[in-house]
Amino acid sequence: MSGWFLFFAQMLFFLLGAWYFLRSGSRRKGGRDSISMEENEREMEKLDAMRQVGLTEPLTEQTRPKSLGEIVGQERGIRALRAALCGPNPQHIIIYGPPGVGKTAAARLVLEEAKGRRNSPFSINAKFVEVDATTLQFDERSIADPLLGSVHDPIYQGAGAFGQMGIPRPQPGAVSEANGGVLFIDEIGELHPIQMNRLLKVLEDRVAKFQSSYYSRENKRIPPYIHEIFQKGLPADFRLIGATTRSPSELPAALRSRCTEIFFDGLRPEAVEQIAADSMERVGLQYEDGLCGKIALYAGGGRDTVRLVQSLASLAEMKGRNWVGSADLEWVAEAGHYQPYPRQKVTAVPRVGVVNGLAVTGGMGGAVLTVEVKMQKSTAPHLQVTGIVEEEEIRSPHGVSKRKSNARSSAENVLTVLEGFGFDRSQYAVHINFPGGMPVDGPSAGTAMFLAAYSAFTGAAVPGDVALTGEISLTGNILPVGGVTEKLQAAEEAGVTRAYIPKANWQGRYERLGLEVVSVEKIAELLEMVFAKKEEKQAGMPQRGILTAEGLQK
Ligand SMILES: Nc1ncnc2c1ncn2[C@@H]1O[C@H](COP(=O)(O)OP(=O)(O)OP(=O)(O)O)[C@@H](O)[C@H]1O
Repeated sequence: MSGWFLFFAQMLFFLLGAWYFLRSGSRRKGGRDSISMEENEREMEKLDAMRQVGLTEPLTEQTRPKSLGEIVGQERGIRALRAALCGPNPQHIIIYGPPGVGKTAAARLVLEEAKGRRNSPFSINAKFVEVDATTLQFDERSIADPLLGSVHDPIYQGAGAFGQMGIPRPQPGAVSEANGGVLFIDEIGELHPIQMNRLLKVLEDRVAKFQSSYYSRENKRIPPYIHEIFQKGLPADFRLIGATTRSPSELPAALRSRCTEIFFDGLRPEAVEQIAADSMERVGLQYEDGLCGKIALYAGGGRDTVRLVQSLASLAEMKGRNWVGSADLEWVAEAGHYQPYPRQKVTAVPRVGVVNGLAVTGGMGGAVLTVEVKMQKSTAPHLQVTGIVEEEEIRSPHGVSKRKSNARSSAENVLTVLEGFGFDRSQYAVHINFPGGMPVDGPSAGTAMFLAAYSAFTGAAVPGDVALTGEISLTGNILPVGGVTEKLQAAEEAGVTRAYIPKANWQGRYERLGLEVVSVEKIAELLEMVFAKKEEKQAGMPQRGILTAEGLQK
């Protein structure tokens, strides 16, 4: 009895389903199609009307560099980009650098240059496809993937023809759109790890592959072109240019090993001044003498500069004139809460217990980091470390991670090494301070902390225009650290005349910098160099003793 009941119930459901399917089909064939044509026309009219309306081109567009010569202060990076992209075998590239310094503009223009070359594989129609990893949609099931492409399965296609016929439709992503050209991924370091791995596979295969449980080779209703896409993939033969404000160590090794790495510098005040002058000229704005130099006080990158000039141009427009002066800049800076951009400067004055260290800050820039050490004989010996950011929060679209500073344990190491130079920590209260609240990565500040501690202990003053970076081992060796190029650039900008770096970090190109770069391997060697230099400078002054591992030497 219950078997019959089940049979009738199933039949009833089947008939109801068939009725609904036929009814929706006939609706589409009949009136529904004609309504959608009218709807289509109405929507097209609306779209056309929207296209007729447009505001003036923003200044950021008007001032976008039109040739490589218009990109200021990045000659080194542009030369490297040309070498990597303009030959017969263009490379995949990662461009590192702070935000708004011309990475995207340069990449776009270098492709244009490559296209014009006889031996370049880029045709004149090669595309520059730009995506931003921070806004790329991603879901693990690949239902929608604008980067790599996705498959619209019938279940998601509703009542469309492909949906009804049960045909899965591959949707090309940016990797296929860029076929034959350049795929530029801004903030490539923010890509989801799964997306990154899939991208690496596409780079290797040079095709984007698609999968769907709805696909069958035997399905005759699937058109041949879709069969071909599922079986052979969609061409995705492009050169990747990834740009990032992160440091190399934060990017996956698998990506880095496939790419040529190029570094764009932070912009110097002279470059910012030049960008401000060029932007003023392009928008036809006259300006008071010296105004561009003042703009450089408030802007650190090209984009900031252009934004400031845009505000000045709007203000002049409002006031019915075509020139701007200092008062206008002050008004814009106040209204926009612009703060003077911190530009560090060192002086040559020797100091006891104070040393310039070198650090890498967020956004790939370097910075001069002051280390101060005070020592006092005490019956309650202790070590106090202040001014460090104990824990740094690193946010990315995939979550928040925390990086703990190990400056305190590095300070312990420093005192242990200093003991080899006659220091008895059971008799001293030691205070190490890092003014400025910069995140301090302890190990690379090791040599700077050591020199400041040594100076505080012996009373030997350290020249104010030297700076140093390096980790120290308990045996007094100076070990390599990261970000040396950025650190040296910051040192040069701050007026440092001599920088000590670990021997293992030495590169020949440091000889061409505007400061003397000295490589050192051992702490004792460093002490000799720092204090001998001082004595050279103070010729005729009574010589100071230098403490060595063996004792005090005259
Ligand atoms: N070095 C420069 N020389 C001239 N103009 C520049 C320079 N850097 C930036 N600009 C101006 O700023 C705009 C934005 O620069 P661009 O997008 O190339 O920077 P970016 O380094 O790619 O920044 P982000 O990392 O934030 O994407 C440019 O269109 C240009 O107007």
